[in-house]
Amino acid sequence: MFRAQLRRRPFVYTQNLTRLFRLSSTSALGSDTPLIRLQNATIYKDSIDRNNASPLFSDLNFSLPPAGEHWAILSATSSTRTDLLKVLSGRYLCTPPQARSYPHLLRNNTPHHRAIGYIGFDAERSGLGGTAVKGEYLSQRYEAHREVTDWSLLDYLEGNTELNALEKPADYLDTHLLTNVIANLNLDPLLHLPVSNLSNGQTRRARIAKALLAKPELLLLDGPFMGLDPMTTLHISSFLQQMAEQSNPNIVLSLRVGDDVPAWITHLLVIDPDTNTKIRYQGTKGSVWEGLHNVRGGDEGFNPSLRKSITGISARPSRAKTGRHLSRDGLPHDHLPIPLGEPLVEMQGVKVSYGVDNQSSKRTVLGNWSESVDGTEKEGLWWNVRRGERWGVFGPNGSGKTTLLSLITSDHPQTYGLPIKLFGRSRIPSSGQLGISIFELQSRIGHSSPEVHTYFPKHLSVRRVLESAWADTPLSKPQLTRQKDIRVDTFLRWFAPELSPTKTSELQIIASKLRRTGPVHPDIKRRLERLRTANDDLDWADTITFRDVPFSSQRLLLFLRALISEPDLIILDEALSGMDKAVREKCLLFLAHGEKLEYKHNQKIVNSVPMTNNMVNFGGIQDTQALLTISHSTEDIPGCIRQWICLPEPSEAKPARVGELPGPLELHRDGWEEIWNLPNNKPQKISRLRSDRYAKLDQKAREEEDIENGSEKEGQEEDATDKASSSLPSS
Ligand SMILES: Nc1ncnc2c1ncn2[C@@H]1O[C@H](COP(=O)(O)OP(=O)(O)OP(=O)(O)O)[C@@H](O)[C@H]1O
Repeated sequence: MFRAQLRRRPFVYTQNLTRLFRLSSTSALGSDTPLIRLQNATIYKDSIDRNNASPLFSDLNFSLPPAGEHWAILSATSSTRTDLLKVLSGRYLCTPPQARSYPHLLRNNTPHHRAIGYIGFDAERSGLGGTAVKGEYLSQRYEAHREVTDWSLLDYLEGNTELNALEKPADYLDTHLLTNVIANLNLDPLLHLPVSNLSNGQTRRARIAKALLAKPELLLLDGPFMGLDPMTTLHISSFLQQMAEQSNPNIVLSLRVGDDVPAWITHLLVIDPDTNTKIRYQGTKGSVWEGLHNVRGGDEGFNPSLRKSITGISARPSRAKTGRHLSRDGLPHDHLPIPLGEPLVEMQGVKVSYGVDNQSSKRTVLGNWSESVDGTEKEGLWWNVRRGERWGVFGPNGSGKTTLLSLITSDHPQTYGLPIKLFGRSRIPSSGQLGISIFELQSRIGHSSPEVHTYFPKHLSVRRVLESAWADTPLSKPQLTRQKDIRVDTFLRWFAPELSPTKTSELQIIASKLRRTGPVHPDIKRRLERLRTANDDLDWADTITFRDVPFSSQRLLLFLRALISEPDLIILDEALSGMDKAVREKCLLFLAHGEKLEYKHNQKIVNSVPMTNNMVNFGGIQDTQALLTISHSTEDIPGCIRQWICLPEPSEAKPARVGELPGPLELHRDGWEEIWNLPNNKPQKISRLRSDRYAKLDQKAREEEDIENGSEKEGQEEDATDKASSSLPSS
């Protein structure tokens, strides 16, 4: 039956333009009036681009019928996905103009900007469009004080967000639909909260609800599941499925390559990772899978990740000659314990409540439980973080993870009054002991989060962003030394391909020369030594500002800023979300090993040029540091995470659960089910997002591949990974 379906709908490898055109002109599945039609379209960002720059997309051919097909767009870079969705919504310049048309809307006389809704989630937690006031500074979110413009969620959904009393909410509000979306997106308990207080996941649900209330014909959702917990993802996916199946509205999703494609998605459009301007595959999910199966491997991990998107089965971890599996950040299957030092964070009965003056509106969002501490039942959260520990902080959306971290960074006003010690001291002075100052805290904590991103001054140069790790505030003068300057240069060089417009630095030039000349070359060491005194290859870092670089690179800069000063405590709160896959993987490898290891072209991990020349300036996270990470995506979780804490829903009144992983989560898959306390059959339910059919087919294909490749494969796996793994740290 699967094959019959494949025959009905031909697989398209879009380099074959003739076949592509045939598909796009017939793919309306019986409908001669597609919702969107792109025929040999070339897209420029604006009219200036047209004269000077290369196009955003060229030779685009795509046709979306008004019903019956549910599409997901996948690409390696987030900006490409966003751009393509914007092209579908009518943005950017299309040449020739008639190459982009909306025949179905034209027939119904609906302007496309009204009929097509777009929601992007890049600016995570930055509020709900222009209607929400998020505040001027980070801690404002946690304050009890409410401004007149702090609209409630209900106001926001009803469109009641005008200060002018004569302005009325939109009269097209469909109250039946309002009730429906509130119930299905589980927004009931939040309706009277100011929108600025909503958590990341709650904000996402609110934005989807708002977009549905505008009753578009087509809703474009850019990365809708990013930052959602596994159960909420499942819930929202099935709600979107219901809407999409009734074409009320039609839905097109964008996803990262490697994300699970929901089972109800019928068609995929995959952007070519080499050019980022053309479509590589498009067609039914089955036809794309079949095409990938024929290609096999290659593409530096792109195709295996795409296979994972369709099947839900991860690419095999790399295997060293010794038979040891390594995580993608080069860590072995089992870890040797890191010697633990003194507690850096001590929480002894922490409970965060709002509205305490009024019992009826009192809301406890963290620590609403009692737990056994040394055999005695005690109220609130009891939790320590010691030097050497690597914690993953998990829990459903709204369970208080960001609140917990804001108590540590002291962005939360209640930090002062709660039983919390940071680096052995309270925030306020106690008998015989000074309180810890905010400046000391900032110098000892490296913090990256979507909130830090939102409030970070955008006019700082790329270099100043990194240097600000040694300043009291991002805008004050950093305390620099020669050593710190060299560290900044090291970081900039390592990530020049991701940050600089020329995409190169002296280090890349040396590395490529080394590839041509072989590892032992007398010139290499001399050139590497020169890099300690000269940084003329890094001029770009003084002129490009934070604002100038793409979203993924901004996230990267804040991640690097959190590491660069080697603080006692690193906090990565969704720090890698929104990063492109290749950048994210490079960051994870850098966190674990600094500039000791790097990815070779075929994604194998090898010793780096500085490592082979004994000139490593930054060797990754140290045993004396502690790490706290929040993420809902397994792909973003560093392999070094060992300890985990999972917070309950505030309404559950159950204590937080804690546990330990024997090694990288990637190599201990059942760890994820344990963290989320999923009963044995739940993983299958979660895989409703994926498709069991493709999983089975993929399994079979892998077995065939193994038989075909036989011993040849074993030989291929003997690689520099072995050399690298012999130099890996113990965890
Ligand atoms: N000032 C406030 N008044 C009342 N409730 C608040 C306030 N600030 C935050 N909350 C609530 O506290 C809860 C915890 O929010 P928090 O952002 O810590 O959750 P989270 O676990 O990080 O969620 P997510 O995974 O969605 O980011 C949420 O339900 C949020 O609505």
